[in-house]
Amino acid sequence: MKYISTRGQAPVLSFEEAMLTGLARDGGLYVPETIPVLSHDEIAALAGLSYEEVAFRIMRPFIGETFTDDAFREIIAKAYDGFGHAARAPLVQLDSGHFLLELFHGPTLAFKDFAMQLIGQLFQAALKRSGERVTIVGATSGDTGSAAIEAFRGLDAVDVFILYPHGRVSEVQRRQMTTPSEDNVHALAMDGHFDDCQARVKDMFNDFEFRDGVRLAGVNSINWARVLAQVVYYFTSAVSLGAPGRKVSFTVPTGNFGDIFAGYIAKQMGLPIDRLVVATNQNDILHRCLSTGEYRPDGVIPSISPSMDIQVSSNFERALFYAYGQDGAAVSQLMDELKAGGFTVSQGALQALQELFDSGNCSEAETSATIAATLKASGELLCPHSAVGVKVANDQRQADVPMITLATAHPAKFPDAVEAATGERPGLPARMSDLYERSERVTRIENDLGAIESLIRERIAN
Ligand SMILES: Cc1ncc(COP(=O)(O)O)c(C=O)c1O
Ligand SMILES: N[C@@H](CCOP(=O)(O)O)C(=O)O
Repeated sequence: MKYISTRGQAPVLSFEEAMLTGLARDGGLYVPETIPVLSHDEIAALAGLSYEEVAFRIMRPFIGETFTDDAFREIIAKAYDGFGHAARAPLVQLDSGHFLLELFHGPTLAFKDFAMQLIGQLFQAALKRSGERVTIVGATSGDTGSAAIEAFRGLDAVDVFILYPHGRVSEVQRRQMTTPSEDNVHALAMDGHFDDCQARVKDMFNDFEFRDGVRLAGVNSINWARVLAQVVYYFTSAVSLGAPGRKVSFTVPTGNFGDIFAGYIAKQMGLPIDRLVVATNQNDILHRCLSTGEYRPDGVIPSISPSMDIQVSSNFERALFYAYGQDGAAVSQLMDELKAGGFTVSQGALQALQELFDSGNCSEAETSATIAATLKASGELLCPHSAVGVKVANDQRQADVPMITLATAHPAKFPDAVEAATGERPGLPARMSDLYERSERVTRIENDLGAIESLIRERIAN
């Protein structure tokens, strides 16, 4: 399996190379040259298998010769061993025809653990073999950073630097990033929004002298391996509701478009997904773009679902690549226009996107009301991001097709918003109940590429 860039000008890479490379050298994102398709019988055969075995069967065609089957099975087993639920991604019923896919039973209580725990193991195995050392940089609105620090803390061959927007992540998210004491992990609180953090990460990748000098790698969903690992739970959940014999729809709380793009890949692989619904909070650029074709970031407004406070949605580039018939030059042109303020999707590409994705948005008041109403109706306590999904799913459900909404984080990561909505303050699981007592280690940094690069160079030299 080979990987190509969405902008068409970067070297074609193997799975291992694409995983360790992160952003393509032309600024694009890697995607598989072809998407393998599973037969009806192969999908049917997934019923009743463990999460780990489904993960092996779904991801195996994408990894090429990178690992032997036995080594890959061992990596998957280690990745999901620390999850707090035997099913890994359990499905609970909210009401007739509406199901919640709980993706928050991993070590840091968000869906990011599904991919990050896996790529932690994949990086370790690949780097052990090559004897190389890499510097991982990541941008986070709260969950990617904590999952990355958890997955890579203490590993020999990596240093990890996570940029998060100062004052704009929840206390639990911040503490998950700042309390690990291992020397190889570094939490950097930067001035600005998540989009600024993500822009500086991309700047570092586009500064080739720095990139090659520190052997830069990325663990945001710009990394194809992140998206791949998230394809698996679309299969486990759909099959448990009767796929491939029955169609299902998904609603996905969306920010950087990685999670819903994994759903797109599942559909291309043959999973009978009827509708893929993009659910946004008040930062609804994706909903507006999918409705009108106009993509013009106009500033982030902080919300009670802060992990989705994103206006420059990285993986939308991958969706555009397919909507434009894999035309790298067209995508490159759009990304240049984005730098200058925004772009308009062509009629043909918009039609292609609208055939694949539905969308909706959710206001702050609707988010709170959905948390309260869902608790009352079903006993399920939602985090504000999952509530955005449930609200949009309720707007868009169709009677004859089951709807699965992705519950992307544990409510205890956002206790203030949940308490304000319900009067109930969700507690952390016992294994992290001392999180509020642990001492923190964080570096404040300005939104300045030179300052960030100097700090990274200095830290890895010591
Ligand atoms: C809790 C939570 N829900 C939803 C999202 C959106 O996921 P994505 O960025 O893959 O669209 C994020 C992060 O972006 C998140 O942290
Ligand atoms: N919500 C994310 C934003 C980064 O998304 P990623 O999937 O591209 O890493 C976060 O929690 O950091």
